[in-house]
Amino acid sequence: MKKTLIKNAMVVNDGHIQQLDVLIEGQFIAAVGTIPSIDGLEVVDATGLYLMPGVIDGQVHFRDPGLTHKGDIATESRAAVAGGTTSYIDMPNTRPNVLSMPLLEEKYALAAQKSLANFGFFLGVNGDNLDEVLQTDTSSLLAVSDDGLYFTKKGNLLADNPETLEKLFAGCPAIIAIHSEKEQLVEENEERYRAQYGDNVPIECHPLIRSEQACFEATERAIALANRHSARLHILHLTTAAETALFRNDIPLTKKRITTEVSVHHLWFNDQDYARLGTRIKWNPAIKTEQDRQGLMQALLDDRIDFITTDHAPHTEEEKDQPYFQSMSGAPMVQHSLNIMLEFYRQGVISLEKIVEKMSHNPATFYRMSKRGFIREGYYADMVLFDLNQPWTVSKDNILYKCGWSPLEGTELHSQVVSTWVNGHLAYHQGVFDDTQLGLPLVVEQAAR
Ligand SMILES: NC(=O)N[C@@H](CC(=O)O)C(=O)O
Repeated sequence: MKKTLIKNAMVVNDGHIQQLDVLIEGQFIAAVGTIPSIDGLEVVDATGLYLMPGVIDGQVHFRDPGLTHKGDIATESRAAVAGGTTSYIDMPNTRPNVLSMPLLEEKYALAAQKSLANFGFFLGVNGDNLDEVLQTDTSSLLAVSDDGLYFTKKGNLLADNPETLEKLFAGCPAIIAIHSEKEQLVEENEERYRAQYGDNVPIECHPLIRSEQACFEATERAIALANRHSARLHILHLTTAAETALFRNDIPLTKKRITTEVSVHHLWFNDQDYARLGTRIKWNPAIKTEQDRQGLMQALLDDRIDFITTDHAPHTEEEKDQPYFQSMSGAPMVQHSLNIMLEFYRQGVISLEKIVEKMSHNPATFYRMSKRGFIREGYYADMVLFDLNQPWTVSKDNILYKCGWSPLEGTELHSQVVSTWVNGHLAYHQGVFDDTQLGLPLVVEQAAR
């Protein structure tokens, strides 16, 4: 069995930063502490570098199958690993939408053939498959991506119907993960701005169309439903300061029934950036005001927001560079998420310990991933070694996404991922990939609520 000893790393884990050695044996962490180097060990000198558990991204769109002109599991998982992400959960709005167990299983089979990182998948729910989902033994889903469900206004995934919602919340033992925007309000706003501007609605109207009110009312309604039925609710990618007041920080994550996350771009951009970046930063829900951005960061720091995701949503440049209504919503982010959070660390906004809690520990805890998310003996050796002082600029020649662009092009970043281990395998080291060993399906610890 291959053994690797990482020596003298500043290990960021479990709320501490300590200089330690980590021994990897096969897929797992065999020891953490002061470990002498002996013959037969491959030694990595990590002096001056930081080591953390791999990032777990709870929300990505890798577009596979069916939309692979935008990205696929092989390309996007490589970009993820290069950025320090070792596990991800992918959304069901691929083609066909993942609305049944056989389709979910097909996606797992696909990822087993081509994913460099560990993988899990959400099952989609809408009015049509609701009865089937409610009859499904959700514990059988848990060997994969926990029992997450997803519903949004996209394609045929819309479950924004009072009867469907009532039935879903009453009967679903799984985590109900929601893209929370009130579609009716969005449509009314669209009509209002269309009446004013015709087809040339400026991108600056996006956060007024996909408004604070549309987000707040949808989230408030979902929380009321969850409370009424004692359901488990997770609000995906929160975007407004107002909504943060709806979440609690006085109970531990393991006891929370109502949780939320924030996506990196909503912490990084604000509505002033539309003038510079136009529809390249058109996301749903929309990038909102500086006050919202700051409110989200504050809620992340004080634990009303539980973890960080990317909602990595690649589209081609051609699909993005269209007038407001035609431009597709979403943008790629998975290669840059850790680096962006490390920029906030440099600015003194967040500690390294908190970044690790929100990007590695909490997603693992929340989705009950077995033996992942921490640097601990017996856990999978999913780890990232990074340098806090290695500046670089995001540009076309270092972007790994299949779509070949990023809203961060031209941005100077100061930290860099040096090495990424996935299940003990050095999948990425200083720009070079080794895909001789692929990622594993994420296994969930226990099925019960
Ligand atoms: N977040 C986005 O703006 N886009 C997502 C879909 C979605 O969640 O709306 C996508 O798949 O492109």
